[in-house]
Amino acid sequence: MSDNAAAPSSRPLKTTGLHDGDAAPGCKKIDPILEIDGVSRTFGGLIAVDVDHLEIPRGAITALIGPNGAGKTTLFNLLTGFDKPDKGSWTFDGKSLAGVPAYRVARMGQVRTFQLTKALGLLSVMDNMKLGAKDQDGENLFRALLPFLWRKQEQANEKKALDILERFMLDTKKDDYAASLSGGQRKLLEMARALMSDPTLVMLDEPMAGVNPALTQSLLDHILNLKAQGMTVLFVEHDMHMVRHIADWVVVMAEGRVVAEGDPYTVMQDQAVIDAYLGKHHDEDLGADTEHVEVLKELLDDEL
Ligand SMILES: Nc1ncnc2c1ncn2[C@@H]1O[C@H](COP(=O)(O)OP(=O)(O)OP(=O)(O)O)[C@@H](O)[C@H]1O
Repeated sequence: MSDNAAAPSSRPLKTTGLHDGDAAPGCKKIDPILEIDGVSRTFGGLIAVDVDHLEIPRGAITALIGPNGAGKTTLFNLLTGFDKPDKGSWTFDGKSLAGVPAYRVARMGQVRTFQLTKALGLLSVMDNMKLGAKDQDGENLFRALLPFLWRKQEQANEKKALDILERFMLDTKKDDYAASLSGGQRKLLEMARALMSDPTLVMLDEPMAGVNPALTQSLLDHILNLKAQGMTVLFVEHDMHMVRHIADWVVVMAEGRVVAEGDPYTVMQDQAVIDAYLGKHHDEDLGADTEHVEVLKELLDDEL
């Protein structure tokens, strides 16, 4: 794995040399952190996810893209223990995760951001951070009977939370209700909370959704920072500009399957990807995700 030192300084350094052989769906990675085999999930008669084989490269930023209903969120839910597949297996850092509940997946170092729900909005920013901590000794009955141990842990968690909030420029908001934050600040809080458990792999679900342009760069920098600190990032995103800008690798899903993989520029030129966004019925113009196709074209023009 090597960083491309020739990349222009205004653009983030992309990590290259991630795969072995052709960049085709299911291709081998030099150092995979996640390996998925034969994972499928149906809802009634609908096949939401049907992934034959997929490897996510370690130490890089991978974007999971695809038109609406492609199965991206369902795959995220399966990988993080929030949902169960009909069949299939997958490993994180060489350890099988099939059947492992969400809280244990997170303790093992694979953490996903979860959206600031109504209930979490009624907690303070600091309390949201503490929810993300790995060692919640207060939950343990034995430790709870020994409050001095619990308090020490609480103080350590609070200090850690403050350090992270400072980096995300949210420290002055620590006592505010999370619901009072702007859309962009909420996204920052979601990411900050994920960092409380010292993750190896951070999974972000649409990090750019609802973020106004003023905070966009800050959010991108934080994601790039995760990689700089040695973490692996896997994110679902519709914003193609962001994907092109920060992703080292892109996995494209359509109708539950992986239809393309590669570096962002190559993937966005792939006919299978354009077809996926246009839907099967080009001429009928049914269900076509034309907005994304326009952005794909725009990005390709930018590059030339
Ligand atoms: N709990 C559920 N019950 C029934 N169908 C579901 C459920 N969850 C997802 N689906 C269906 O599974 C398919 C995949 O949905 P999913 O949300 O994973 O797609 P997605 O790629 O994340 O889409 P989007 O980009 O719009 O969020 C869709 O057809 C969706 O309607």
